[in-house]
Amino acid sequence: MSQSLHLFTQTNRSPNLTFTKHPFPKSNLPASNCWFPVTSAPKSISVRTSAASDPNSAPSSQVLVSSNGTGGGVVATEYSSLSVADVCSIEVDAVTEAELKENGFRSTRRTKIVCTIGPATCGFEQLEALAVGGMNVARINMCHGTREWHKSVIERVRKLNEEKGFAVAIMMDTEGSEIHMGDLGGASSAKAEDGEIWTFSVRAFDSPRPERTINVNYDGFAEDVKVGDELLVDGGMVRFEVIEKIGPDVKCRCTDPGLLLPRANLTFWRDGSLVRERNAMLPTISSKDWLDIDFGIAEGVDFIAISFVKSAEVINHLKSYIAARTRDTDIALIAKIESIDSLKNLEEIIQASDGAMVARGDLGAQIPLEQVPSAQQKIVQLCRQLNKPVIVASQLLESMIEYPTPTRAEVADVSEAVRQRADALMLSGESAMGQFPEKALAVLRSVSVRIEKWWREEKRHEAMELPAVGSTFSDFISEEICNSAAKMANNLAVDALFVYTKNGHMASLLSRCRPDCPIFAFTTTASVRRRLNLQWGLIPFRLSFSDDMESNLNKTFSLLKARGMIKSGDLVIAVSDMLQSIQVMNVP
Ligand SMILES: Nc1ncnc2c1ncn2[C@@H]1O[C@H](COP(=O)(O)OP(=O)(O)O)[C@@H](O)[C@H]1O
Ligand SMILES: C=C(OP(=O)(O)O)C(=O)O
Ligand SMILES: [K+]
Ligand SMILES: [Mg+2]
Repeated sequence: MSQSLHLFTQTNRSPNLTFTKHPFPKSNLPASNCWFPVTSAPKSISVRTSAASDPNSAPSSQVLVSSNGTGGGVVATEYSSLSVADVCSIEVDAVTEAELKENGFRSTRRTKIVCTIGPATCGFEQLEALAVGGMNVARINMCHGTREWHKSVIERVRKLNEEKGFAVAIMMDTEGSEIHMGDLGGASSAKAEDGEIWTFSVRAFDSPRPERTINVNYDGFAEDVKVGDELLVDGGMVRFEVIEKIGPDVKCRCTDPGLLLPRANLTFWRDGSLVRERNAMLPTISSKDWLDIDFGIAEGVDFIAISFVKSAEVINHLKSYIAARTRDTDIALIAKIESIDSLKNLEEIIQASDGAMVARGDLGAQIPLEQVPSAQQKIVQLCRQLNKPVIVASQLLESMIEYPTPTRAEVADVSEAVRQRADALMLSGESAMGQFPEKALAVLRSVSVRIEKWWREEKRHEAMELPAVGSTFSDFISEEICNSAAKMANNLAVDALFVYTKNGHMASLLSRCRPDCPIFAFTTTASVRRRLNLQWGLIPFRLSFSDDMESNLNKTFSLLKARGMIKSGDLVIAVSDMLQSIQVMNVP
């Protein structure tokens, strides 16, 4: 890593600092991209670094400047006691920076991308390629792999963030108490042919697995099913009819042939309806899930996605469990909407959660497929009204698991999710075990950018009512400020909205308005920056700032200008959660 420290001398005394470059004396400054204003060529610089108390922030370093005195040394004095992070850095990744420089504000992608990490993408270089390609959130699915495997993925993503300045968030997805097949004794798949008789059993088998025999993880399976029931693998990819029950074994005839994949989901249907007997009583969070959640807390993941949520109660319960076990870190809970019960209790579940996922894989196995698109639309709209980020997931580019180009239908499906202005799109098998993870990501990226642009050009401002979501008067003020600022931004065609936010709330309120311009969200901690990376239109930066907006703005302008990310004359609207005001200004 190269050490790049740039020293500048103030050449005029306007509040908007203008600096000229100075050769800098030998120093032991840490390797980081530093812009360092001083009034005159300094004689010496040294740095004292101490570890940060918050593991998410950079170690704090004291910059000690000794000026030669000419020019009064005002700025040097002012900054000399600030930390390196304060003076020097604004944290943003190189990809965003290059995108802003090359293509300007308008072309930045607003829709975020979640990539499921699996054997095809778990290496450091592969993860880096995904981050470079625009991955905002890495998802690990606890249905698969060992905790050691997941831990190594988390460590690699962390390393990537630290070394390359990315803010890729980690989402841990629980297994949940779904009924699924066993792991096929190590085989990658098994083919079921039309008319074949297969045995589904709750017995555990010694390996090798007996021919045409599948283990089922749910003990009540043989009791719950009845002769004549239809058994659907992965929501109908393969179908069987139950023909006989013998103790723990259920004999089935294959009626729709296909490939059985390890740990594939199982549902059974009677007279055209999903059977929800005792399996509906299974806990949302299984004993294994609790251990995985403890693992997620210990690893400091940013999001936990809860599979098969049935009610708000389980979310509230988990929230208090997490709150009791973490001090300053906040883990956001994403409710996966993938069961009939979650649709029934949709509003209360979303209200209790920090976000939701339209988990179309299992949802499509629980409700008729033709009902999935309207359910998606409803969930996306409700999330926006309640100001919760929403992810559209599963089979977006399914054919790209095997082929390098998507089908036209898949592109249309992705476009629809972007047009609905979901916060994020998710890749599952495409990135976890497909042959073309980077290509799939590139398709999501290019389709998103194109559809967003089309939407702006067509000025498709839908008149969506955004109801008040807060509970205090101060919340209402924040909401009004954000709604007005977003509207002003559209009417005045400003280049960017700036938001200074400590916990991210004001940033999410602006994102909810889906304005035409990108939203630069400045936040003081790396963890909030990562969390904001899931939300529509937000470009999160980590920056230390104060309660003095004037100084925050000047500092931001100099830092962003110095890196070529904004230029004089750009029109900006700024809001903050410290000072309830809207400021409109041209970058000096
Ligand atoms: N950690 C992992 N280890 C091995 N395979 C994985 C892992 N994560 C995902 N996969 C593979 O990618 C596929 C798609 O991932 P995902 O959609 O998350 O799971 P599922 O298909 O079980 O819902 C899985 O079926 C599995 O084959
Ligand atoms: C995202 C989903 O959940 P999982 O991949 O964990 O089954 C889904 O069912 O669509
Ligand atoms: K899962
Ligand atoms: Mg699922």
